Amino acid sequence: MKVTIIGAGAVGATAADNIARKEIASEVVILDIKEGFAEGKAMDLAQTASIEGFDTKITGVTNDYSKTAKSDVIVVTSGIPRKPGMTREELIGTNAKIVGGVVKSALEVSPKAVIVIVSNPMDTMTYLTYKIAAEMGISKRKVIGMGGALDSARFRYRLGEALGVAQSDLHGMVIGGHGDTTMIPLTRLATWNSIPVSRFLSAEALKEVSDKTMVGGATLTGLLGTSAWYAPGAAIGQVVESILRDEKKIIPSCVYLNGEYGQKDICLGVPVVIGRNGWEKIVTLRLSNEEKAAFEKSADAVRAMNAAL
Ligand SMILES: NC(=O)C1=CN([C@@H]2O[C@H](COP(=O)(O)OP(=O)(O)OC[C@H]3O[C@@H](n4cnc5c(N)ncnc54)[C@H](O)[C@@H]3O)[C@@H](O)[C@H]2O)C=CC1
Ligand SMILES: O=C([O-])CC(=O)C(=O)O
Repeated sequence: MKVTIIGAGAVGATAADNIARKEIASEVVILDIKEGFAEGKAMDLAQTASIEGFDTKITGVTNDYSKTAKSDVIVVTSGIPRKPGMTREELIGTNAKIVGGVVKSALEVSPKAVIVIVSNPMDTMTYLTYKIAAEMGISKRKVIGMGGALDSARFRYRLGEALGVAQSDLHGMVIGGHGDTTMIPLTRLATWNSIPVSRFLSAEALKEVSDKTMVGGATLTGLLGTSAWYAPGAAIGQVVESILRDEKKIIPSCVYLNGEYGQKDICLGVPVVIGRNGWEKIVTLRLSNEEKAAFEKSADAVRAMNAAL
């Protein structure tokens, strides 16, 4: 199985590291526009193979899409990250041009690939990719925006912190947009080994968990001076693994909605079953009135951003 990662920066290289270490793919190609950069990252990563004990082949290329041909999965991380004080939405001008170009070039040589969009503002970049893919006759099920996997991991981190228990014993999902104000952490449905967390945390404590989850990316950007990469890289690995191993995991992801959750002609985060062919099924949750209202508000904000395309 072949995975192409476009963008050899912090997120792209960390994703490549995760995919190679776990041998999720037999081959990883990293592509970047910066001369020699992807080659360097690939060589550095490949030199960990004998220590880490993996056989995944890793190569890097400068803007040569022929080397990415016949990929099973394409991951798009090319584009600029935000700086402290910025929103993800402010990246649209630069990143829409970059993402539009790379998606076309990558899909032309890998028309059967599942494409995972990471570049921000992710919901709008996924919508842009959906449009390009549709023009090329590629199914909407092959276009997946990665945001919910990461936001849900941050939600479980914050729940673990509040409860003082292991994150691995906690489950919870974040749906809606991948923005500081558009995320919807589903505190009502989160569980500690199947028991609703509301049995153990007060409404105030849950609100604090939710608030901290929503600004998870902004908090890290403030601390790091640029946006995060370890958890984003791991979350990409989780999505790619569910595709290539046909795991059919339910992972909240940004997909094209055509009436589901009361929304049309928009890409937004909802729980989906992810397998070998991309997203196979949208899982419909019974949302409370409050959650429904938050989802509508999130959709309105993302739609306004899509209009800027
Ligand atoms: N969806 C999500 O959950 C997350 C999204 N992000 C987003 O991912 C993107 C990448 O972030 P980082 O890796 O930290 O940035 P970075 O600056 O470290 O890496 C970006 C790379 O893209 C390359 N690039 C730019 N234009 C290109 C083109 N036309 N073709 C090929 N490569 C090109 C650059 O040379 C650079 O190496 C940002 O937009 C960031 O906001 C970051 C974390 C999580
Ligand atoms: O915060 C950012 O700009 C990058 C990102 O999407 C995240 O880490 O969630």
